[in-house]
Amino acid sequence: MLRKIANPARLLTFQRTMASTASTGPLVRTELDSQTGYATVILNRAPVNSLSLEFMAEIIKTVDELERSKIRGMILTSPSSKVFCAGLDVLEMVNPSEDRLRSVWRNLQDTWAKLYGTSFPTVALINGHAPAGGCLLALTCEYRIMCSNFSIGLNETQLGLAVPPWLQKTMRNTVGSREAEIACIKGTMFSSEEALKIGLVDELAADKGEAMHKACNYLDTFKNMSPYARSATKLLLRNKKIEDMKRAREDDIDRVVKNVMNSDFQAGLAAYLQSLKDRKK
Ligand SMILES: CC/C=C\CC/C=C/CC(=O)SCCNC(=O)CCNC(=O)[C@H](O)C(C)(C)COP(=O)(O)OP(=O)(O)OC[C@H]1O[C@@H](n2cnc3c(N)ncnc32)[C@H](O)[C@@H]1OP(=O)(O)O
Repeated sequence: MLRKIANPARLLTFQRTMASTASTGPLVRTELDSQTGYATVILNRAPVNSLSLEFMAEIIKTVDELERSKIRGMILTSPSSKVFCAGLDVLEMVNPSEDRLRSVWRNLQDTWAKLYGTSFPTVALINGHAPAGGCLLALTCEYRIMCSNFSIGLNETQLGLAVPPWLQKTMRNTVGSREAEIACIKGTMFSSEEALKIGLVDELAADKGEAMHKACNYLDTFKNMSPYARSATKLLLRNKKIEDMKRAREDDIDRVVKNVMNSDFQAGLAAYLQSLKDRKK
């Protein structure tokens, strides 16, 4: 259920009222600028916006609502000063029940498909680190603006996970075959500057304010264009990839279940979690 709060200023705030797990407040917040028609979608699962089953379901619902609201553009960002999105919630992969794991993966596929196939223009405002699923969210957007001094990449192989074909393709479309192949296999994390150099992001910004300005500039380029022609062209470019993913989705889920339920993977994951904790010491 979406709640619309009318502000005296031009900013209308839409808030989803729903139970949140780790965050205070809604898991996804949307602010709509009534003058431009641009919606800022704020991922709000503290501390690092890791993608749990329920969080992904909220992202999917939010995009559905934005499609119905006929917005003119979306900016995807985070309230954190350090993390855009830390990827899949690794706890979803620690000795999971098979049913839950299947649902998690299905929601990850749907999150990708929903964001990738929006009729409206989309910008990722990457104001923090974006490993793995965080990079996936950024890759679904048409345009990426990243603040300096963070890292982004598909580091799944470093965790013992294979990068699924649909995500490999998205990476290939963004940075080209050669860069994508090496980056996916190695699980490379790129600095903001390196990401700009290979085309993984389109622009850098010194801070979130500058990034927001640049995001609006990108969306403004479509101000005088027919929304129909724009979105029809986008969907002609992207729909086949979405259909390909959907056709092969059960095989993809079977592969992930086999990967994650494997005892070697579980041992590696335990070591990875320990290394995250040790970094803090
Ligand atoms: C087959 C799959 C292929 C592709 C499909 C896409 C799916 C991909 C799978 C994934 O996404 S796996 C997840 C990969 N993510 C990571 O490897 C990120 C790990 N995290 C970090 O590197 C860092 O936490 C950070 C750079 C994101 C942020 O650093 P910092 O600001 O210093 O925060 P902390 O490290 O102290 O983290 C705070 C808190 O959050 C926990 N946490 C971090 N990441 C995750 C996560 N992905 N899932 C769940 N929880 C996470 C971390 O352990 C800390 O918890 P404490 O209880 O110790 O406070």
